[in-house]
Amino acid sequence: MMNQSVAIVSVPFGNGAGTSGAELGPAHILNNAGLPLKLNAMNITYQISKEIIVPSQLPPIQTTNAKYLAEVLELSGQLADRVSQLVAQGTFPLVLGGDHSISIGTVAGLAEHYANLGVIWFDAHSDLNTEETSPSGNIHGMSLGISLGRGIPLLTGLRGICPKIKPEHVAIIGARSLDPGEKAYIRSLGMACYTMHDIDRLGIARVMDKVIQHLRQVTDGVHVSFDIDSVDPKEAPGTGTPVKGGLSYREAHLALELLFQSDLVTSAEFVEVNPSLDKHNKTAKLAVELIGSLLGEQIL
Ligand SMILES: NC(=[NH2+])NCCC[C@H](N)C(=O)O
Ligand SMILES: [Mn+2]
Ligand SMILES: [Mn+2]
Repeated sequence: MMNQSVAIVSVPFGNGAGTSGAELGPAHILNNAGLPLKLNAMNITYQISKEIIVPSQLPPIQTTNAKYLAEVLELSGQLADRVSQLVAQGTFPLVLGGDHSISIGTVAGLAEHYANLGVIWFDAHSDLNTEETSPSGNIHGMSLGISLGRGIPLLTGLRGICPKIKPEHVAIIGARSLDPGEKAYIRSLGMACYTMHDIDRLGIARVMDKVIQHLRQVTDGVHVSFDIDSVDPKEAPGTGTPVKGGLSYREAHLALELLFQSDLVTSAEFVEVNPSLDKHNKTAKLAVELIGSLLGEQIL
């Protein structure tokens, strides 16, 4: 992983979330919280890829319960193109959101290169809703489901690959707020979902060991999709849908340190940092530190 150059892609998109502000995330992570300084200090080679142009005021697409579908669809296509190009160039895509709906585009681009892509989904939520089960109509609560081929056909069919990922190649970590339709879906597929209950019981190290051991056997690439709301709101207050009882500061770091050591990870995205809700940039700074751990920063 670290013999690769990192390509940072800013995706200033917040329409997939119910609260605005996530669109300010990339600028804060890069400019205010100092991601380039961190990477320089770590001697990591990187390039800042051109920012994704966010669509606005497109003619609406008729839906039953999916807000900003036209915008999400357009953005996902653009982001998929970019991520696919970056993988083709041999770089490590590091996507900065933006709300979690951007994962639809990231994974679509990755799916062109990995037939058996693993996805590690750090999140307080599972983002497995459909229009039928979503309590909000916000597409950021549907993005993992869409990559699994569940939900809005315009999105699940992006790039002509559906599903993009298989349920047995997914691990959700940190869940503590699941809607009834999401719970039923997870149970019906037997999908790996390490809730906060599991993390409390087993410890994050054992959880990560299990996930790593499994994905090593069955995947040809692993994407880390890190929703900052997986971390406890005490550490990550600047996010639109905070849920108490989350990962501690050290649990989050340890999880990512172990992923670095595993040498399995081939791409990552950090999403749902909302600077409008943040306190002194705490959440954006946390994102920068966590990126450091995923890319190999060590205490000693
Ligand atoms: N990526 C997120 N933060 N998602 C929050 C989803 C919240 C809720 N489950 C919903 O569907 O609206
Ligand atoms: Mn999420
Ligand atoms: Mn979430």
